[in-house]
Amino acid sequence: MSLELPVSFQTRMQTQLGEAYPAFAEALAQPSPTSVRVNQAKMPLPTTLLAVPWTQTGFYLSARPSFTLDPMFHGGAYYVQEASSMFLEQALRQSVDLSQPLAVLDLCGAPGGKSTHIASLLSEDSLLVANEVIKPRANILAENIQKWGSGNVVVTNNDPSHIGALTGFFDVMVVDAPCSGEGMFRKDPDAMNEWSEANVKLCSERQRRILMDVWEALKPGGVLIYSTCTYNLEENEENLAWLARQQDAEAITLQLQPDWGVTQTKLEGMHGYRFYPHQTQGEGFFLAAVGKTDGEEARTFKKSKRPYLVPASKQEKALVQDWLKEPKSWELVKHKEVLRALPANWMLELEQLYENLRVVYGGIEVAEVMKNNAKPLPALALSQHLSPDAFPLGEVDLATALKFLHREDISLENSANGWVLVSFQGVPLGWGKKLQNRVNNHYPKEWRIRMSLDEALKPENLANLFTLGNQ
Ligand SMILES: C[S@@+](CC[C@H](N)C(=O)[O-])C[C@H]1O[C@@H](n2cnc3c(N)ncnc32)[C@H](O)[C@@H]1O
Repeated sequence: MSLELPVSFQTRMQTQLGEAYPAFAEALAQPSPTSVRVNQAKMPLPTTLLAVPWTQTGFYLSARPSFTLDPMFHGGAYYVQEASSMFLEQALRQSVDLSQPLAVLDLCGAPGGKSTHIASLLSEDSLLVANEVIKPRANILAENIQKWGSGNVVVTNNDPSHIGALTGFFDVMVVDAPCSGEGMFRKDPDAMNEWSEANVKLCSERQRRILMDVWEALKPGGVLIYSTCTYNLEENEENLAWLARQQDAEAITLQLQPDWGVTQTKLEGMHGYRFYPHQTQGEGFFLAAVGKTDGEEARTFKKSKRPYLVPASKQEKALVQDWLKEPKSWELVKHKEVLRALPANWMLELEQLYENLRVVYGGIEVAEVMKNNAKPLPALALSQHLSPDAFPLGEVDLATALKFLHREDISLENSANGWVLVSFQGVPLGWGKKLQNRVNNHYPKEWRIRMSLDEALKPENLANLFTLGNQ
């Protein structure tokens, strides 16, 4: 497959890459590699797959399977993510002390590749705010966060300017900016149709505005990680040089292994790291880490007189007290009928976030409480913090797991009446409620597999379906 690259894009890349241009153009004619990042809280690392070298949990697949037909995917046991983007791990490991409790913002979060990665790298006593400005995309981000199952994440739906008002709030900010997408041409040829010189300029200006909007929210001494999936200088190095001229920002250097094939760049003292498809197995990507050397400190947060977050009553807490692994790490709050567990060590900050931002999802939605009765919610089934002793596990085979995810009725032979955690290869998928000889399917309608399963469930096809658990 050879791509019809826009002529002025070709000219730009020839100037940028010189002699290496033919190799670059040749790489763009090759298929895009497929890679996944494993959620170690839910499954062990595969033993037979080639590892993505700049992360501890990324793996290449030799072909692109149907992920929709792998229950492990729906259970949040892994995320399908382009390999170059996983370099974020190096930037975080090398520029911040991840063993400390950190407040981290992922500003442009949807659909959640970087947010779920960050969530896995942070300590349990850290807090991640995963934001997305476009509402439907923020909902997808919230779904992926729930499936990943970390409890210390809040999903917000705000414009960067709203977030900038949280002066000095964050230790780390990740800005994976909306860009002209040149690095995605091979994976998503539609990105090419939208490409123009004018769009590059527009993207670059928007990125500068975004950086300015949120800069105040970074603590002095904090780290900003900026990334794009595009090649041009205007959206990458030139934006960082511009930032350093406007603000107290200094370059952070990352150590690279020579065999990674990453290209280091420098402009006006700022460092950048580039991924080209002829040098790395992945799509085009750019990343830079920047330290904030001066600025306003955070306000100290005081308890509001009329808190936004309302603690659950003693009786309500008692209903769910054994459901989480470490109940003392969580503060149970109630909004309408929903009991939510929020990380107890961040309650003052969370109060600020809930008051000032549009929070789409936060912590762990544990249960819906009605008339002294608690119904466990989908996010609890998928949470890494669900106590393994709280509910019986209803382990099912591949065909039954797919039917369950399709929201069909299933049967569970050996379980007692009541709530059952339907699981596949030990990975919980959702709730069933067993009543005599039938099981009510409580898998959320919005998350269900929508495609017909008729073909997939034929025995000859079923045997060949991909599941990461078998790799
Ligand atoms: C490159 S994508 C983010 C991908 C995501 N970080 C991941 O790893 O899955 C950029 C995101 O920025 C959002 N966006 C678009 N315009 C924006 C703006 N003006 N300010 C902030 N974010 C914006 C897009 O909706 C999109 O979700």
